[in-house]
Amino acid sequence: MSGLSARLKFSRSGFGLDLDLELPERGVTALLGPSGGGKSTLLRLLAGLERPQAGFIRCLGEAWFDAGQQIWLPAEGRRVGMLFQDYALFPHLNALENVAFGLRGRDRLVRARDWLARLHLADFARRHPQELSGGQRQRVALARALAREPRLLLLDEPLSAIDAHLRRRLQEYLREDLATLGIPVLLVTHDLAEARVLGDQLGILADGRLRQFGSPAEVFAQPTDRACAEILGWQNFLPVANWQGCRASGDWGRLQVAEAQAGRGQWLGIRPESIRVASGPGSNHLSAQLLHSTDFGDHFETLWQIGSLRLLARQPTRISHAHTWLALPEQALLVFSED
Ligand SMILES: Nc1ncnc2c1ncn2[C@@H]1O[C@H](COP(=O)(O)OP(=O)(O)OP(=O)(O)O)[C@@H](O)[C@H]1O
Repeated sequence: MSGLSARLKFSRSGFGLDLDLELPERGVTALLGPSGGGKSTLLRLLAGLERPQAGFIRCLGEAWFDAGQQIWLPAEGRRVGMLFQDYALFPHLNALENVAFGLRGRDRLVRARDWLARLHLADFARRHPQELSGGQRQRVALARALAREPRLLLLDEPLSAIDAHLRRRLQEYLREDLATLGIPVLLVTHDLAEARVLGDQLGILADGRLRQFGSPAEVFAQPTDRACAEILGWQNFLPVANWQGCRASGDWGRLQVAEAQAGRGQWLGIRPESIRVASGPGSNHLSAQLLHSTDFGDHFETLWQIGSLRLLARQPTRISHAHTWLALPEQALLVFSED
């Protein structure tokens, strides 16, 4: 059985969303995309807070929406769990009361306590949100979402308000918590590392369209176009003025690309970590001038000028010479079209 299956067409004040989405019955699908691309709109449509003009939504065998059959299940009937960046905990309730809030039945406090225990928060049940760390608050909010036994879990940048150091740890915790769930999970994030750590699948949403979808390894290795590549952290794009077989050229020089890539577009892309400093001229070496170098402790980030082009590179050691050669290996160059 598929977890969530949806076809959605929605438009509002000049913005249109039009996509098909399949989420497996378990596991996390991470969604990346530029600001205004439609990520929050998609979550609101799935949660039943907005109504699509056409299409359908089916979750774990239940029809939530079907324009053809005039089915519309409102938000309160869908059992969608949501976790947002501010966690929206009630400050006047303690952790246990926050989790129990909105639960029905005589055993509501027992179930709430169970969820706190599952998320290793049993000792914090009586604390109010302001007496908890950022990570503990996040887990209370997750416990609250899960206590309602949702059939779909939506996470909207759940860690973006937390500082970078703690975020890495919380990503690991969250990964463990989510791995035990038997429901589809959709995670919206701007953080590439988070998408990689938490996502079993990865989608790119831009202009209301799902531009790319697949395993994180596939999507990161082979962005479909320049816009997707930029979202995935590719920072260097060399404009190609001319193609001759596998050779691309521009005012920056000439580079050889893999045969399968040749002529497929007007941009050569390369990741900063794929560029090496070379000792002299050679095949796929470009003469470059160092503009700036930043020490990050465990690596150096360097900015280079080549013709009218600027390239960002990453090296393990400090570069001491202002003029040098940069090697852009053939296998690290991908060719991109505009879209
Ligand atoms: N309530 C609203 N009324 C009208 N237009 C809206 C409303 N909410 C969002 N939009 C528009 O819909 C489009 C998609 O917005 P959405 O919030 O879904 O993007 P997003 O990908 O979540 O962006 P971000 O990453 O900045 O949160 C944008 O053009 C936005 O201006």
